Amino acid sequence: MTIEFPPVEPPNEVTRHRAVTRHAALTKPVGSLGRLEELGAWVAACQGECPPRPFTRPRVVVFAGDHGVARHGVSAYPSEVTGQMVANFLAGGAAVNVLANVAGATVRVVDVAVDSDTAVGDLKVRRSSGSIDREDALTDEEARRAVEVGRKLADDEVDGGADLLIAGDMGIGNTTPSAVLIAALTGSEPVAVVGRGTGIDDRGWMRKTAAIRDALRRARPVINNPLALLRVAAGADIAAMAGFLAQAAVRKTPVILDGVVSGAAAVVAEELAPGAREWWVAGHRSAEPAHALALNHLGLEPLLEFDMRLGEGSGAVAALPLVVMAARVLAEMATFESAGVSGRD
Ligand SMILES: O=C(O)c1ccc[n+]([C@@H]2O[C@H](COP(=O)([O-])O)[C@@H](O)[C@H]2O)c1
Ligand SMILES: Cc1cc2nc[nH]c2cc1C
Repeated sequence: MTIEFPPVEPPNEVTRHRAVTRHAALTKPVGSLGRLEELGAWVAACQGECPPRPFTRPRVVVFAGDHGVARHGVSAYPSEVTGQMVANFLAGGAAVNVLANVAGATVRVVDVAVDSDTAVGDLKVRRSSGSIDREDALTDEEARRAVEVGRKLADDEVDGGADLLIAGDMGIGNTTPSAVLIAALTGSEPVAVVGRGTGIDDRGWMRKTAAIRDALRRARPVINNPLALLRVAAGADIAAMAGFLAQAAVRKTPVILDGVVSGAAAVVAEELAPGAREWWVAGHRSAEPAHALALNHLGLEPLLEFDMRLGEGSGAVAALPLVVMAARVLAEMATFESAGVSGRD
């Protein structure tokens, strides 16, 4: 019971080296653009081109889905918000729409498991997912289908010209399965991964910790099988996001990761397609404690630490201008030679 991804090829190391060399020739003290230099070299390596091409189609795909566990008091908001927010994304009124407009990205929203009818339900796997503290999130067939939905979305977007991908999420209750997946794959305890999500109070925090504990007990026996882990403890939206992140890497397309939900999908995607993480940068570090554990596990250093905890892809989109700048510095700055500026003594 597995799902096969082709081997992931790493970003081009020779091009990364060329970018490092080029940085030393640009009109600035060596290393003075700090992590922007490293980021630019990563973009060049992903594209296999130095200087890198400017991005033409950065794309956000928001994965929407409900979670049965939300019925058990683990979120500050009711599940109806998920479907209502899908309509808000389509109308352009959500935070990610505004941030994407500013940063030059476009947004697509996909209903993978919303518990109501939406205008974007053509890829829906099921209505909501099972309450993971007491039952599996998905059947085996649904888990496969969800991963395939994400894989196909990545293919469609790359074939449609997307040259940078961001996976956003919308789903009341989804920080609970995210915390469980991260705890399962990092060997962490419930209290280390539980967070306030949308803003639960102390009683909600206790209910959420108990739900994570119960779900983790169900998930631990399957930690060596990523598809089974998605079936038991994720949800169709998170499974689709994992397929999307894995396939982006297979398609050699760079990704900016968002918060704890994309972090959870990413730790599973790395199990599905080892090496995929080299195609991802962490846009930010969310306020959810599990997110830091996920990033640490993946060896990723967040670009921003802004105490954001919205989801939707918002933190990744906030970091997008840095990625764009990193690429354009390599492409557009003058060299010491071209500008007639004296180099180091
Ligand atoms: O991205 C994050 O790190 C993040 C942290 C806290 C909450 N969220 C968003 O809030 C919703 C889940 O929170 P909750 O409390 O319902 O589990 C879901 O729609 C997420 O997009 C997202
Ligand atoms: C209003 C609202 C918007 C969101 N966007 C992502 N998660 C969300 C949760 C709520 C409650």
